Amino acid sequence: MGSSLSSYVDIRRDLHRIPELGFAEFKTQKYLLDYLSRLPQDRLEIKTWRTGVLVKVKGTQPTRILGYRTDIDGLPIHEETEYEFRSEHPGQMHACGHDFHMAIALGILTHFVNHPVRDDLLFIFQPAEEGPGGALPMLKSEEFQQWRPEVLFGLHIGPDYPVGTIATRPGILFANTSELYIDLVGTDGHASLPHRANDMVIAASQLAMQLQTIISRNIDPLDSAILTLGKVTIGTKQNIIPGNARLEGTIRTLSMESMERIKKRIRALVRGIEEGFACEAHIDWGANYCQVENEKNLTREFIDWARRETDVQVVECREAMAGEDFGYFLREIPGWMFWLGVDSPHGLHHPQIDPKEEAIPVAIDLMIRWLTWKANP
Ligand SMILES: CC(=O)N[C@@H](CCC[C@H](N)C(=O)O)C(=O)O
Repeated sequence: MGSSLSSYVDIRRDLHRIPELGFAEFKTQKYLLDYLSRLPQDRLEIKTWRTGVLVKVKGTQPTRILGYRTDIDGLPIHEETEYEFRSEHPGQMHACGHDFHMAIALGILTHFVNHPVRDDLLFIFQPAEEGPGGALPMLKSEEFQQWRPEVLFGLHIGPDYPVGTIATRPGILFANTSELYIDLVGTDGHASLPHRANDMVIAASQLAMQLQTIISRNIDPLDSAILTLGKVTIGTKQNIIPGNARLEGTIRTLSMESMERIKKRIRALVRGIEEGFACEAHIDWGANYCQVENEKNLTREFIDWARRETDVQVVECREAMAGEDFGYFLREIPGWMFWLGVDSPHGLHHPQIDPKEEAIPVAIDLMIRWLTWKANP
């Protein structure tokens, strides 16, 4: 079981069928535990943390622990692929590649159960990356701290890169993020009596436009930042003035200074809307992730090693404005993450994302070779 590389494609498909949202990954956790229970147990130590799993593969003469992390949650997206193995959970989908990430992690782990290296290896199956963020509480947990690794590695599928290519860089790879939820409360009313209502369509529309001035007018153009509103909810019927509106979005920056500045400007603009429209407003910043910052020396070592020792094409890429709570791990433990080329015509979070499964054995082979090299100094 789990011995040939193609079997990890089957595992990816099994996991693709059962996407679950953050901290509700019950079937996923069971699938992982069932898989692990069928491996030879003499080198394995397994712990659960909430809906996640921590697995130590014991080394032959360990002096340290090397870590490898995968995320395990899906997204609230209605899948629009024609896959025979498409999601069995309506409105939920592995549209960010975490099914790939898990299958790859199991492939690497299984190899080392059968071919142990000198050091201990820790495999981290982390819940809730898409939200509300599992990395920070997992990192702080007693379960994790007992097995805290000395270095930590991870990957993320990269739809824009061809199979056989990886992309990374020393320093910042992914942005700081903050979710954004703004509730506006006015007064409902009849469409024919606007003077007796307090219409939140107008207030929310004004606010949406004003928010778009922050990046262009308040942020240094050389310090990239994004404010996206992905969802606005207002009203129930065309002839009812709605007294409630909710704007939902995300902020992305490459510096914490810009993040703080954007939040300050949002507070000010929202205060202005409250004053100008005589409504009440409430801001919730939701989950915040810190930037993914690759440790420079380890990343340079990996890039040089991969170019020297493997056939994989290594691209030194620019920063991405995507977020990843892996950043919390890398803030405390040196390591890196790379984009794994999967060549999909549709990008991350798209209902028709189609990552090429040929990338799975590429990643398993690359990480086996890297960890073998690193764990047998
Ligand atoms: C790689 C990726 O797509 N990550 C997500 C995770 C960020 C979620 C965060 N809570 C937010 O929406 O702000 C992304 O959207 O970049």
